[in-house]
Formats: sequence, structure tokens, C-alpha cells
Amino acid sequence: MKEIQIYGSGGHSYAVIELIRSLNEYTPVRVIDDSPKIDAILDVPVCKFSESFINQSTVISIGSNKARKKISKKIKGNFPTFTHKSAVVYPSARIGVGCVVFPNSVVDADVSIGDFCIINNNATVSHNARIGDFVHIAIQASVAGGVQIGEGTIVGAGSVILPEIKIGKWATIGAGAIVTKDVPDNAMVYGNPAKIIRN
Ligand SMILES: CC(=O)SCCNC(=O)CCNC(=O)[C@H](O)C(C)(C)COP(=O)(O)OP(=O)(O)OC[C@H]1O[C@@H](n2cnc3c(N)ncnc32)[C@H](O)[C@@H]1OP(=O)(O)O
Repeated sequence: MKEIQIYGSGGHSYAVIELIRSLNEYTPVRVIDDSPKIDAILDVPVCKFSESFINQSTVISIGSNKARKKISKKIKGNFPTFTHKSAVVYPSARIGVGCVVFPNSVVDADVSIGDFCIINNNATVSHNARIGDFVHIAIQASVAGGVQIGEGTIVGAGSVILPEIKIGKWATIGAGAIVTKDVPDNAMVYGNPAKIIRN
């Protein structure tokens, strides 16, 4: 089995480790943290970042999109994408490097997903959608056909993005939001219908 290191020791890392183990291709050998607070996660030792960890096979297990981007520039190296066996990814879909596609998610026909994205449990990204780098589609979120989402945006748990909607970069879609109108860069929206709360 090939070795892989996990960068980030928050809650997300538990789910990432289990997913990687379920695929039987890579063994997680260490969890890296800038200031470790525990010794091990699911029996994988946690250690402080060292320059010697640069340029190795790594998965960045950090839910924060901004932090994931920062770490991706620092650690460099090889970033495989992991897809759980229960996820459906159609052959016409494209997924970049460093992504994790969690159980029961759907990546539909002609979808494009950038680098270092998280497609979380039970999320759906429908046909022809375009998803930028460092995006998190959270648990149970539904992205309808033809939606465009810019770099670094979080699509909160259980939210619904209506067809053809355009969402800018580094936006926050609150949990449970029903997004019926385009969302500008950096905006925070939530509610049904979703309203801009912060710009
Ligand atoms: C595996 C996983 O865990 S994936 C999980 C991925 N994460 C998510 O989906 C979380 C998404 N984040 C949210 O929905 C957040 O609540 C945010 C970002 C929209 C807002 O966060 P904050 O700015 O910290 O808001 P805060 O918690 O202070 O709440 C402010 C007010 O907004 C309300 N509010 C917060 N979020 C929402 C929401 N999604 N929908 C409706 N109302 C909301 C609160 O009830 C509160 O109302 P009040 O002032 O009447 O008490």
C-alpha cells in the first residue's frame, strides 16, 4: 500500500482517514498539525509540521476553505483525490486534485469540480455545474443543474442552489438556505429564500 500524510487534525480528519482506509490503496502514516493537541487520530500519530513533510503524497483535511488554500501552497507535493465507493461520479464529470468525495454524494454528468474541494456526505452536484477550487459542498447540500460556484465558497449543510444560479468567490451559503438569486463574491446569505446578510 502507498503511504499518505494527512494535514489537519480537526473533526474533518476523522472522516478523511476512514474514507482513505476504506479504499485500501493508501495507508495514512501521520497527521500533521501546526500545534498538535492530541497524540493520535484513529491510531494515526499526530505530529508537528516539519519541512521534511513537503513534497509528499498529502490530503489536506481542513474544513476551512481559506486554510486549505494556504496549506496547499505550503506543503506542495502530490495531492490524490479520494472518492468513496458509494459516491456516484459519472464518466463525463471532471474532478481536480486534492479533493475528497464523501459517501453517497453524486457528481452528475458534465460537472466540473476544481482542485482541493470537499463534496461531503449526501451532497449532489447536478449536471453541467461548474465548481471552482477550494469549494466545500457540505452534507446534504443540493446544487442544481448549470450552477456556477466560484473559488473558496462554502455551500452550507442542506442548502439548495436553484438551476443556473451563479455564486461568486469566497461566499458563504448558510445551512438550509434556498438560493434563488445570484450571490456576489464574499457575500454571506441564508434563509428561504436566501437573503444577503453580509457583503
Ligand atoms: C460534516 C459537516 O459538519 S459539514 C458542515 C458544514 N457547515 C455548515 O453547513 C455551516 C454553515 N454555516 C452557517 O449556516 C452559519 O450559521 C453562518 C455562516 C450562515 C452564520 O454564522 P454566524 O455569522 O456565526 O451566525 P450566528 O451563529 O452568530 O447567528 C446569527 C443569527 O443568524 C441566525 N442564523 C445563523 N445561521 C443561519 C442559517 N443557516 N439559517 C438561518 N438563520 C441562521 C442565528 O439563528 C442568529 O439569529 P439570532 O440573531 O436571531 O439569534
